[in-house]
Amino acid sequence: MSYVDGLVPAKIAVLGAGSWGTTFAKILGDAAQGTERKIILWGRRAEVVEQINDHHRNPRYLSSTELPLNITASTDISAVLKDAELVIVAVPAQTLREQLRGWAPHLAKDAVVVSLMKGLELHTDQRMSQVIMEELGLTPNRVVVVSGPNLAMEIARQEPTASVVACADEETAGWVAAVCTPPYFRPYTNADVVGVEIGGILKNVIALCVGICEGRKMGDNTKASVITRGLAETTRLALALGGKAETLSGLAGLGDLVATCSSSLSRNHTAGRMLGEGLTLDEVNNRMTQTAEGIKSARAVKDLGAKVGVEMPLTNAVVAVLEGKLSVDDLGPLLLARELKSEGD
Ligand SMILES: NC(=O)C1=CN([C@@H]2O[C@H](COP(=O)(O)OP(=O)(O)OC[C@H]3O[C@@H](n4cnc5c(N)ncnc54)[C@H](O)[C@@H]3O)[C@@H](O)[C@H]2O)C=CC1
Ligand SMILES: O=C(CO)COP(=O)(O)O
Repeated sequence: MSYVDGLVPAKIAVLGAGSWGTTFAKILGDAAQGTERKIILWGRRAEVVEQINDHHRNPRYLSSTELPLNITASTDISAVLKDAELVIVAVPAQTLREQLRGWAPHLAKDAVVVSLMKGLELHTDQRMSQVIMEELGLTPNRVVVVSGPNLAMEIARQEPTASVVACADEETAGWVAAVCTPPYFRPYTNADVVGVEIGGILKNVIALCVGICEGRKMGDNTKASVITRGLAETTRLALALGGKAETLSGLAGLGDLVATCSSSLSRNHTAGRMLGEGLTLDEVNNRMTQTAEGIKSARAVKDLGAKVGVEMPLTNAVVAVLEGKLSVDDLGPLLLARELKSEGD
């Protein structure tokens, strides 16, 4: 396998030509300057693929970004996956399983698969790396997760950003990190896949909550309280699932939580704000042109917390709002209305 002998992949496939898939392809393309390495993006829409091939742009998702010339695109999954030793996946979490079933027969033998996704599957409560392993029959040393404070638009503008590349096998993590290091993007490796994924999933739910508070015109004390207690909730769940506390105080935990909860570029934060301003969930969904994973994942997070016996008060409150069982006016008083206890519990 090439990742064992240290060779870099000659061809990298990126599946999903949305906001993050396209930006990550740019990261890979910029990092491959001066090499023969090729990056190929798979997209569903012929017009997006055409724009990338003919004009090196994806105006639907990244209107002002010029993509490197070593990126091409195709709607043909078998051509995209042929001989690709590294496969990066960036599609909406709830659609992943079905898409993997169609992709599986085309996957190159020994390919390493990387998840960029920050969602939890409804009904199974599985993380994306678990769905990938199950559907593709891969062992943990061939499944990698990239997560961190990574708002696509800022990275597309080449603003300095750090991230985490997580894999049970540190050698594989290092192999992946080595191909995504343009000057503006700095990946750190980590063996704690659970902690890294849970950090990315939960920050979307907490950002919905912060957005709702903002939409109700609550100020910075409330936001800081929700972010901090949100991190405690995230850490409790990660620990119960075998993750490490240090991971949650790093880039994929605190880092991503702060970025998402403070940025108007965040789709989850924006969706929360619209709910707080009084829009219904249907109205919010109709206005969203990109994926806000927290809207669907929140329910799966609540179920997972209940399954492993972890208290998830903020997640439960967000789910109650999303399911129409709690009004946004009643969310504020409920957020901290619990039995008094020590901060460390
Ligand atoms: N955009 C960002 O800043 C970041 C996004 N992520 C994560 O990356 C994942 C993908 O997000 P984005 O690229 O931002 O979303 P997006 O909404 O910009 O793009 C989603 C892509 O998936 C395709 N798609 C949508 N519905 C589909 C379906 N039913 N079947 C097949 N393909 C479908 C779309 O055509 C599009 O190419 C999410 O899990 C998100 O949490 C992670 C870090 C940063
Ligand atoms: O994951 C992200 C930043 O790290 C993007 O956040 P949103 O999906 O809320 O836009």
